[in-house]
Amino acid sequence: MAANGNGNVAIENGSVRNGPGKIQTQKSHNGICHDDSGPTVKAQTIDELHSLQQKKSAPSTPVTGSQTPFATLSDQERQKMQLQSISASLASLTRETGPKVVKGDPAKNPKVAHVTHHQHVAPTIAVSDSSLKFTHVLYNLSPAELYEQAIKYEKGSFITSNGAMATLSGAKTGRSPRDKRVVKDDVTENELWWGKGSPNIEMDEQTFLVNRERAVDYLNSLDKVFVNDQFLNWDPENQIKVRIVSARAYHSLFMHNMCIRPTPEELENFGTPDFTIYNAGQFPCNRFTHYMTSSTSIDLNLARREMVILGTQYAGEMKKGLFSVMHYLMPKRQILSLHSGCNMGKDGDVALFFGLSGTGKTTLSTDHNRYLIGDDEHCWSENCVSNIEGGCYAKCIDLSREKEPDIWNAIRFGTVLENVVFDEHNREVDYSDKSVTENTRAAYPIEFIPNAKLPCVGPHPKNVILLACDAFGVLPPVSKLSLAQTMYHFISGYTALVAGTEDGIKEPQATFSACFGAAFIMLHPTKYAAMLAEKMERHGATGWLVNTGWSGGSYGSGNRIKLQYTRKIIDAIHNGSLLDAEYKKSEIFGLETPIEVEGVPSEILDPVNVWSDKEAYNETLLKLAGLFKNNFETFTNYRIGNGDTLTEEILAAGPIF
Ligand SMILES: Nc1ncnc2c1ncn2[C@@H]1O[C@H](COP(=O)(O)OP(=O)(O)O)[C@@H](O)[C@H]1O
Ligand SMILES: C=C(OP(=O)(O)O)C(=O)O
Ligand SMILES: [Ca+2]
Ligand SMILES: [Mn+2]
Repeated sequence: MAANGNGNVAIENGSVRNGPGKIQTQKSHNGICHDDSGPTVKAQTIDELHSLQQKKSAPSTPVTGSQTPFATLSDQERQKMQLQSISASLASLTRETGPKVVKGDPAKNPKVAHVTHHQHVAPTIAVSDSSLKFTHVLYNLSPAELYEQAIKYEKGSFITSNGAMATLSGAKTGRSPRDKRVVKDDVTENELWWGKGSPNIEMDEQTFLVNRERAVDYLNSLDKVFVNDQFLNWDPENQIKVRIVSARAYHSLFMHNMCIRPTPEELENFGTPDFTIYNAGQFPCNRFTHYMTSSTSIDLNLARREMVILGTQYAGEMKKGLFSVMHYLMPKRQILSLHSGCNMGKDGDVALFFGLSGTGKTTLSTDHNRYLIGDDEHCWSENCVSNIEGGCYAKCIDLSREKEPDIWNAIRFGTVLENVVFDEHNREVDYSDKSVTENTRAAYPIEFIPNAKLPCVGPHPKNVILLACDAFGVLPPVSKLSLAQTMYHFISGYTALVAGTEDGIKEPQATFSACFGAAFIMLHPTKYAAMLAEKMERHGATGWLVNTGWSGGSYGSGNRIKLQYTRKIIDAIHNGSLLDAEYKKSEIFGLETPIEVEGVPSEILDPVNVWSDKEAYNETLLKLAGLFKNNFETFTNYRIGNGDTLTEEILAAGPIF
C-alpha cells in the first residue's frame, strides 16, 4: 500500500475498491492474485495500446458532381498537389526547386525520407544543405493539436482555468505601424495613397525580395512550420483564399480563430491561395538592408500577393495586414471595406460601429440582445454587409463577467489569450494585471458568441455609428449627424488612442486617423468616404457620433462614460426612439444632441453640465476644434463624390469658431 498524496491510502495489488470506504480483498484458488473485475484492453503491448487510442480522421468527402478541377482527382493526387503547392509557397526564389515538404510532426515521423512526394523524381545532387533536409508542415491543425504543440514546444504557453491557451507575444505587444512597408511599383505608385498621413511607407521590389528570402530561409531552417489555408470574407462571391506560413503554434491557432475556417471538403479543393503571409516572427530583419529602420519589418507586395513579417510575434499584425490587403482588393470590385463592428437586431436592422482601437467596436457590437455579424472588419457590397473574418479579437484589460458576459464566456477551450497574467497554481486569469502589457487580448472563433449570425452576412445597414473615445471630455455622449457631418467625422477619424495597442503609446493621446483606420487603408481616404456617402444615401442610413470617452473633465480629471450608459444610448439608436427624440444644436461643433435618452442621466448629454470649471470646458472645446480644423486642412483640396455639393457641405460640417 502507498499514500497517494492526499493522505488517503491506495491499494496496489490484489484488492479492489468497491464503493467508498468498502474494501474487499479477493484471493484466487491458486493463490495468484487476479484483477478480473472489469474488461481488459485488446492489446499485447504498450505500443499496440497507444495505437488504439487514435483513429484515422473521417475519410475525405466522396467526390460529388462539383465542377472544381480538384474534384476529379484521386485522394492521392490531391494530397500530392497540396504538398506541391506548399512546397512552391516555401520556395526560395534563388534556388531551383522548393523544399522537400512532408506533412506531420517530425517527432512522430522520423523516417520521412520514404514518404516524400519527390520519390518519383530522378535523384539530383544536392547543392545546398537546405535541399538535404525536409520541411515538416503542420497543416491546418485542430485547436487541440495546436494546444499540444504550443505546450510542448513554446515557452510561455499554458492552459488557463477557463480552458483557454495563454501565450506571450514576445517583445512586441502591439502593432508596429512605423515598420509597415508597401512595395511601390509602376501600378501601386499611381493607385495607392502615398505621402503625408498615409500608412503606406514605401519599399522597392528588390528589398521586398531580400526580406522574403530571409523569412523563407528562416522558416525552412526550422524543424517544422505551420501552414493555415483559410478564407476571408463571408460573402461567397467575394471570398479570398489566404495561406499563412508561421513558426509558432500560437500564430496558427490565432489565425485558425480569426480567419474563416474551411470545411474538410473546401480544404481538399483549396488549390492555390490568392494571398500568402510569411510570418518569421521573432527572426529580425537585417538593418543593413535598404529601408530598414528597426529590427521589425512588415512588408506588403500587392503584385506578388504576399506579405512578409520579420521581427515581431504580435499576432495582430497578420490580422490587420490582411485587412490592408482587403482595403485594396475590395474597392477594385466597388465593395467598401470598413474598419467597423456590425450587428443585427431581431427585425433585421443592421448597425455598423466605426472606431479606432479601444473605442468600443468589439464591446458594443457584442450585444446579448442582437446578432453579432462581426467585431472589426467588414465589407459593404451591392447586396449585403459581410464580415471579413471568422473570429473576434477582444481586449481583456479589466474584463468583467458582469459587464461583458458574452466576451467572458467566449474565453474557453480554443481561445488564444495573449499576454495575460494568471495564478501560477490554479491558473486563474487576473484581467486587471498589466504586468506584461495593457493590450491583453483574447482571440476566439465568432461562434463562441452565442448569438453570432452565421453565416456572418446581413442586409444593408440602417445605422452608422461613429465611435470616438474623446480624452478631452467635450464631445457629447451622442449626436445625430447629417450625411455631410457623418462624412466630415468619418474622414477626420478622431479619437484618443488607448495605451498599448500601438507600440510606444503609454497614455491616451488625441489622434486623427482617416476612415477610423488610416493604418489599414490603401487608397486615399476620400475614395472610401465617397463610397460610404453613396451607400448611406442610397439605403437611407442615419449617422451617429458616440463618445465612449471622458465626461466631466478631460483624461486625468473626468471619468470614462459608464459602459452601461453607452449601451443605453446604443439601444435607443437601434430601437429607433432616438431618431424621434427632441434635439438641440451644440456650440462650435454644431452637433445635434438629444435632450433625453432612456436610462441615461439627462445632465450628461450636454458635456458642459458635468464640468465644474466652465471656463476650462470652453477652452478645451476650442482646443479640440482647432485640432480638428488643422487636421482637415489636408483634405480641403479633394472632391468627394461626383458633384461639388457634397464636398462643400462636408467642408462646412466641421467646427465653426
Ligand atoms: N463607455 C464605454 N463604451 C465602450 N467601451 C468602454 C466604455 N467604457 C469602458 N470601455 C472599455 O473600453 C474598451 C473598448 O475596447 P474594444 O471594444 O476592444 O474597442 P475596439 O474593438 O474598437 O478596439 C473595452 O475594454 C471596454 O470595456
Ligand atoms: C487588432 C487591432 O484592432 P482593434 O484594437 O481595433 O481591436 C489593432 O489595432 O491592432
Ligand atoms: Ca473591458
Ligand atoms: Mn476590437
